[in-house]
Amino acid sequence: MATKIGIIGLGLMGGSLSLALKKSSEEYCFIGLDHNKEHCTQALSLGLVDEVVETLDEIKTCDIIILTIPVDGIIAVVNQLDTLDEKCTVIDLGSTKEKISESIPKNLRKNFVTAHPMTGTEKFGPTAAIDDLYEGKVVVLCDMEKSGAHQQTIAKKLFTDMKMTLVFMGAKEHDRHAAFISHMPHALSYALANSVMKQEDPESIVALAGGGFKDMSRIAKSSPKMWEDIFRQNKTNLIEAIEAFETELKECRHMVENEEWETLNKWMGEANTLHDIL
Ligand SMILES: NC(=O)C1=CN([C@@H]2O[C@H](COP(=O)(O)OP(=O)(O)OC[C@H]3O[C@@H](n4cnc5c(N)ncnc54)[C@H](O)[C@@H]3O)[C@@H](O)[C@H]2O)C=CC1
Ligand SMILES: O=C(O)C(=O)Cc1ccc(O)cc1
Repeated sequence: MATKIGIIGLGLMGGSLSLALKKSSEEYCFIGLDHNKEHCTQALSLGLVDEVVETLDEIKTCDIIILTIPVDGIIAVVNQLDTLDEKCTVIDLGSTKEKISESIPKNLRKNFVTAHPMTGTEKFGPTAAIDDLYEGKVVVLCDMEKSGAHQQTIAKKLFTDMKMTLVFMGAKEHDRHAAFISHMPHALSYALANSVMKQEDPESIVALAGGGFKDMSRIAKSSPKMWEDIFRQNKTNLIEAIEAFETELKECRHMVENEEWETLNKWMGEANTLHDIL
């Protein structure tokens, strides 16, 4: 019998997960739930799901439930689940992990696996879904000792079938790392975009944009709703990461103002070494 996978949130991450699993040898049936009716229609016509339902109760009959909605929504849904079959596995793919992990009611903790796939794009909604989003990428599985043995096995198999590399970490440590590698860079990209858009004639400036500017500003196109929630949940770590960046930027400014070109050159050389480990 086909494994029933319920996907709550039929956007980039939920839709791409379904497309990835459809390529595996397992037989799956995908049931979707999304509060945006247009997204439900699109998900059906794009073949991301086999059927859509309107209530959590209908999703609760699935073997596996995937939560791919903004991170505050994940916490709200987790608290509406009440009871689950002991064999049911719920996996959230939110970009933050500590607040989500802490919010799971004790009686459901074994049902849950909190995961963060370190892959995505600046696009959103069902039409953004692509079948190779997860392939060859890292997924961080957090606080796994809190998940049931059955749920751990199911989650590991699912992500392995999606051809992902599994990394295990505590949720707290994950959030600090994610602030530096993902959340602060998104804040910078939004800031970069706004700093250009607030100039007198942004269009003439942007007309000259080359690869560097396009690379650095791409993620400024990301969903404000999704990122507002992430910044809220990871506020403390994000502020720390922004402060670290501000210190470096101030140092750069100081060296330029004071024409300390040799020191500046060394500072840039230090930055080059990032690429030895990336
Ligand atoms: N976009 C990215 O690159 C990545 C996103 N994530 C995480 O994955 C999750 C989903 O992100 P995306 O798929 O990019 O977003 P998305 O905006 O493409 O899709 C989210 C979908 O959820 C629906 N939705 C929102 N709240 C809902 C609710 N309460 N009930 C039912 N449906 C609801 C929306 O209508 C939309 O269709 C977020 O938690 C995000 O932090 C994780 C890794 C990468
Ligand atoms: O588009 C990009 O380059 C990203 O960095 C996408 C992304 C967004 C959110 C995440 O939690 C993980 C990855």
